[in-house]
Formats: sequence, structure tokens, C-alpha cells
Amino acid sequence: MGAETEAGVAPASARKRHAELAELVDEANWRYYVLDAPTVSDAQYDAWMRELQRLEEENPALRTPDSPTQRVGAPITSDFASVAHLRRMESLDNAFNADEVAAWQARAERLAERDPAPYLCELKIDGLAIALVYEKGRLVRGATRGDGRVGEDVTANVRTLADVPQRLSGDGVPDLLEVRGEVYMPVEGFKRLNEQLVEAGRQPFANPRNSAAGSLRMKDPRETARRPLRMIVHGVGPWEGGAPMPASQSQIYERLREFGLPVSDLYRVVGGLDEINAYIEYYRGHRHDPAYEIDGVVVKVDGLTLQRELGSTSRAPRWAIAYKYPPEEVNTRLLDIQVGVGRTGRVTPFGVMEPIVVSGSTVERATLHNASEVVRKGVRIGDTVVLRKAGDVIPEIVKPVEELRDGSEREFVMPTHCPECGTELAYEKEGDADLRCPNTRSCPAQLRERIFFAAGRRAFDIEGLGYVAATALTQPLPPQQPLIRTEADLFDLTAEQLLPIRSVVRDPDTGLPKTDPETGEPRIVSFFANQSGGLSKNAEKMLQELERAKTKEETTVARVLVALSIRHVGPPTAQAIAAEFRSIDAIAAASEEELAAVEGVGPRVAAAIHDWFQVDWHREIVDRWSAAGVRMEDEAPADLPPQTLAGLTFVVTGTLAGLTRDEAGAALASRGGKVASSVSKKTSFVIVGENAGSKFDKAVKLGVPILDEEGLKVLLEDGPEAAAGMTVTPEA
Ligand SMILES: NC(=O)c1ccc[n+]([C@@H]2O[C@H](COP(=O)([O-])OP(=O)(O)OC[C@H]3O[C@@H](n4cnc5c(N)ncnc54)[C@H](O)[C@@H]3O)[C@@H](O)[C@H]2O)c1
Ligand SMILES: [Zn+2]
Repeated sequence: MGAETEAGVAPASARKRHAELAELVDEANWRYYVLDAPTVSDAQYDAWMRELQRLEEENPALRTPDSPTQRVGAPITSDFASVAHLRRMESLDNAFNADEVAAWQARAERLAERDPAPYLCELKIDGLAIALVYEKGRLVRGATRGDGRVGEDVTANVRTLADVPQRLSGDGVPDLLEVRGEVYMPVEGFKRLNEQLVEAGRQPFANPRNSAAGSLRMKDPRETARRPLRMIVHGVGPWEGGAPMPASQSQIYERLREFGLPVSDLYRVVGGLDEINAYIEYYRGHRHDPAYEIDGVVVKVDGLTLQRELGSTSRAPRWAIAYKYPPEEVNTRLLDIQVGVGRTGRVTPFGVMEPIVVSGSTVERATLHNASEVVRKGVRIGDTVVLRKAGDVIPEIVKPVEELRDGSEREFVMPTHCPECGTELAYEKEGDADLRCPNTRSCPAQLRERIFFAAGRRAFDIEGLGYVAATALTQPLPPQQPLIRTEADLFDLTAEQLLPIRSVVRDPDTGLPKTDPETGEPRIVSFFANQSGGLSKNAEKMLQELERAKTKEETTVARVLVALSIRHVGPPTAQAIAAEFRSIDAIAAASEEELAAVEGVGPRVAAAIHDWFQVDWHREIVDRWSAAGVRMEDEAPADLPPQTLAGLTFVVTGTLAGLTRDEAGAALASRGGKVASSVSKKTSFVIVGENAGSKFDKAVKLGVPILDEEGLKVLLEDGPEAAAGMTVTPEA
């Protein structure tokens, strides 16, 4: 590595590629973790991550704390309350071949200074991680992983899963137990759910994983209860009191099974690398045997003492590794490359292929992301290409089979004009990777995507207004005129207007018209009319839902802001801004400086918001929604108590008499205090109840001030100085 790198500067080419990749990964994370609707395959995502890691190894200056390689998941954002995990929830490091598994084993052996066998092999279930907290055997909380430290409180939803016991059974149930596991949707249930969603005019889920994540995080737990969700346990967090925690992962599983928790029958404890590989090979051939989708195998060091010794990196334990199976690959012909136009005008090339069955579904289109990806992949129209599809439904063109070229293939040329409105395409600013259609107001493609988005799960959430309806509203067959010319028209639709509308059906992934497989002609529908010429069920539902959306409880300023499709303003940003300004009017009136001062909003986002509100037709959207009766203001939040504990860190342990540990934590947090799960020298106070265990001992050892419940009361009411006089001296 040159002196340049050490001085903290990476070559411009590396910086450029790093920035490009970071943006692709950030966008993918957002779609995957926040929207539950990914648009790239896991294999493509993993390839981007590996390239990022390699760049950072070569240029350590690029490894900043905000690089995607240093984080777990994505910050949470949602209708759910956030909740701090008792102990950090981690991701897993990946291996893609036997050598990488061997390297992991060798490293563990070197670090542990002995053979870490036996190992526990189990299936890597493609679902979402969940943490369940049991106090005295009662389920008190369920939370998603979030960014690993803070997740979403989904307790009410988790309670609806038949696999999740409300109360643990058997002997020796710990006083406090956190169980981690995977919530998943069996493949059959996933297929059925998607059929129902499509029938109801809603967007189907991309794969069982996203469908599990979306279903668990429904605002109404009764909806979650209707979804075929299941769970399998794969770890524990804190285990305090009751029978002592067993000494190995496998014994823990058997104990959890006795407590009534769902444990897999398919895990095996094995002695070494040969057996690990045999397990991996067996399930490579039997991947589809289980009722759920798997994306690999997880290998863990079975002994807990060794697990503790090996510890974790910033995002994953060193005592475990996830072996990921490669996705299935087939060859097919690339017939054409067409371009689609997205919500922000971004123009994306798609491969149109000879239809082919891969991983159980027929594929004929695949995204090529952007013009430079087409160049990188080196594919030409007419090529035979390698097509890859992982467990999910998003296919990807990997590369051309160059040996099969006959000279008739032609290079793809990016169009100069928008395929949907004819406007000349342009880069928004120098150095952008993507060409855009600048006709933001009336480009039918952009409007269709924005309307679809505004009606989506994260904005107004309007049942009946799916992709087909959005197309029909914005792009009827000529000479019919669009009912929606900008978002301003969204809440003024009437039944009479809807009835005659006819339009083509478009593919939501690409925006391209769908063709009838028999005639090859575009499919045309009268989506809002039923066979007897009356209003279809969907149209009725859509009108009702539009009416209800104006004032329903879920319609918050944050969601209205999301629905406006302002660049860079996704749900997390919208929530931060809404919390500060509380009305769309106040946001519209805010200066760039005021917007930038909101935590989590930088100058770039502030400028985007400010600029957006300066445009006349944008202001018209806000005015017309407001005139239609859409609620554009949030109620004032309850006043926070004075922030007397800001800057201090607390650990709560043992059983308190007057309140639960969660309540104590919430009371501390509401006064600005930070609640941590383990005691360190930096802990300001440890609050102890009855039967406090190792944390109490550690506090004594480190000399951290200790408060009992009486002291906690004083702390909350009169602040830390007053409480300092109340610390408890443990008996020698
Ligand atoms: N397609 C996309 O756009 C996109 C975007 C982001 C992430 N991803 C995918 O998600 C991965 C990263 O997500 P991640 O951080 O959750 O890592 P991961 O899925 O590779 O592994 C960690 C997770 O595995 C789960 N898991 C399943 N079975 C398990 C078992 N038996 N034991 C322990 N854990 C088990 C746990 O929930 C754990 O959090 C990427 O590698 C990629 O495949 C895809
Ligand atoms: Zn256009």
C-alpha cells in the first residue's frame, strides 16, 4: 500500500467506484430492510458487498464508520416504537466455498489456541431475525433486529404466531431469557398469500423472506395473525436466574425445546471440517426439502466458553459462519435491451430474454441497473447469456457466453430520449451515473410510479390502488385523457370518471407493457369496471380507501411527506423531519438551515426539500390535498420531562418491585439517559432489584455506583446529584 493510502487518501478511481457501490448498496438496503421490496438479487448484493470489502482492504481510508461494510441492516423507521436490545444482535460473516469455511475454522482454531470442535451445523433460514424476551417465563416483548442495537417493538404482532409460546413451560425457566430466532413464511403459504394479494390488486412480495418481514410488521396485529408465519429458534441473548445456562449451543436448543420453544430437528453436532462439508453438500442437493426457503448453512462453534473467547467483530460473531449456496444458473437468449423510467426519472436498462424456467419460475426480463453495468457485463443484444436466480424471484443477467457469438450481436446504445414521453434525457449534474428524464411533471412513467408509490405501504397505503390501477389512472388508452395529471388529482376521483377507463397492463418491475402470451399483443383491461359494466370491487375499495386515507390515524405528516416523492426523503428522514416540524405547512416554510439542523438530515436532503417546495405545481399538490381534507398536521406530542439524565448510562438488573425493567428503562430514557445491557467502567449507575446476578457483581468489582429501587425514584425525581447520596454499599 502506498504512502498515499496511509495518509488517508485513496486513488480517485477507487473512491469513485466505492461511492458508486455504497450508493447501490444503500439503495438496496433501504428497499430490502425498510420497504420489504428488493429489486436486486441477494447474489448481486453480496457481490457488491465483496467488491466494497476488497476496495476497503486495498484502501483502508475508504473504510469509514458509515460504510455499508461496517453496519448491520438499516436504521429502523416505522410505525413501531423503537426498543433497545438487551444485547446487540449481530449479522453473520459469509463463506461461498469450502476454502472459505476452512479458513474460518483455521482462524477460530488459531484464536482459541485449540481445536474448537465440536461444531453445530444448521440450516440458514431465509426469514427475519427476531428477539423474544421472557420474564419469569412470560413473553413480555418481541423485537426485530433493526440495526442490531435498536429494533422495532413488534410484541403484539409476535404474540399472534402459533409457534411463539406466551408462557414457557417445564422446569428451571430463567427469570430473564432472551430467545433469538427466525420468523419465516413457508413456501406454500407465500405462494398462496401472493395469489391473494394480486387478486386484491396489491403488489405481491418478491420472496418469502420479504413477505415474512412485511407480514410481521403489519400495523394491525390482526392482519399479522392471518399470515402464515412461523418461527425457529437459533440462539439466546441474556439468560439469568432459573436453571443455569447450558454449556453448549446444542444443549441450549434442547433446553429451549423443553420450554416449549420451536427448535429445528435438522441441526447436527459434528466433529470437524469433513463432516461440516458433508452437511453442506447434503443440503445442497436437498435444498428444497424443508417447507421453508434456505439460503445456506450456518456453522457454529458448539461450546459456549469458546464462543465467548472468540467474541465478535463490529458486525458478526467470530464463532459462526454462514455458508451461502450459489444461485441457480441457466443459459438463454438476450433478445433485446429496453429501458424503463422510474419514479425519479432514472432510466434503467432491462434485458428482454427468451422465456426460460429457472428456480421454478418463468423468467423473461431482468434488470441491468444502469448503462455502465451493461458495459461492465459486456453483454450484447442477441447474446446467449448466463441467467441467475437465487431463492428469490429477482433474476439477474450474469455475463455473455462469448464462445457462442456469431457476429450478429449488436452493442446496446442508451437512448437519447425518454421512451415514454420523448423528452431528451440528461444527467442531473456532472458525474452522475444515471441518465434521467427531466420531464418530472408530466412524464407518464414518472407520474405512474409516483402515484403507485404514494398509494404504497409506506405512504397512504391504499388498498385497490396497485400498479394496474396506477397505470390506468395516469395512462389510459388514447383518446381517453388521464384522470390523474399530477398527484394533486389523487383525492378528487369519482366513480363516473373511472368506469370507462381502459389501459394496458404493465409489469411493476420494469414498467414495460405485459404481452398476452398467445397473441403477443399488449394486454388491455378495463380495470375499474366489472363484467356487467358496474364499478369493480377493486375500484370501490380504492375510492373508499382514498376517502379514508384523508383522515385515518395512520396518515401522519411523515407519511404525507413520503407520499410527495421528494428526492432523498424516505421514511426515516420523513419521520425525523415530521417530529420536528409537525405540519406540512411548517416544513414548506422552513429554511434550508432549519431543515439541515434536524438530526439525520444533511445539507443535501435539506436542499432537496427546500427546492421541492419552491416549485408551483408541487405547491399545488399540497394545496389540493389540503383542500380535499387530507390531514397535514400531527398532534402535539406529550411533553417530555426535563432531560436531567442526558449523557449518563444506566444498567438495570434484577427484579424491581414497583415496575418492570422495561418501564424503568423507559423512564430513564425519557429523561435523556442511555440504557445499556452490560456494565462497564463507563456505566454511570447500576440499578439493582431482587436476585440481581452477575451484573451486580461486576458493578461492585468496577466500583460503579449502585442504586436500589428507592435510589431510582430519587434519581428520576431529583436527578443524579441527589441520587449520588443514596448509593448502596454492598456487604463485603
Ligand atoms: N437483495 C437485496 O437487495 C439485499 C439487500 C440487503 C441484504 N440482502 C441480503 O441480506 C444479507 C445480509 O443480511 P443479514 O445482515 O441479515 O445477514 P445474513 O442474512 O447473511 O445472516 C445473518 C442472519 O441470518 C439469520 N439466520 C437464519 N438462520 C440462522 C441460523 N440458523 N443461525 C443464525 N442466524 C440465522 C439471522 O436472522 C441473522 O440475522 C445479504 O448477504 C444479502 O443476501 C439483500
Ligand atoms: Zn419521460
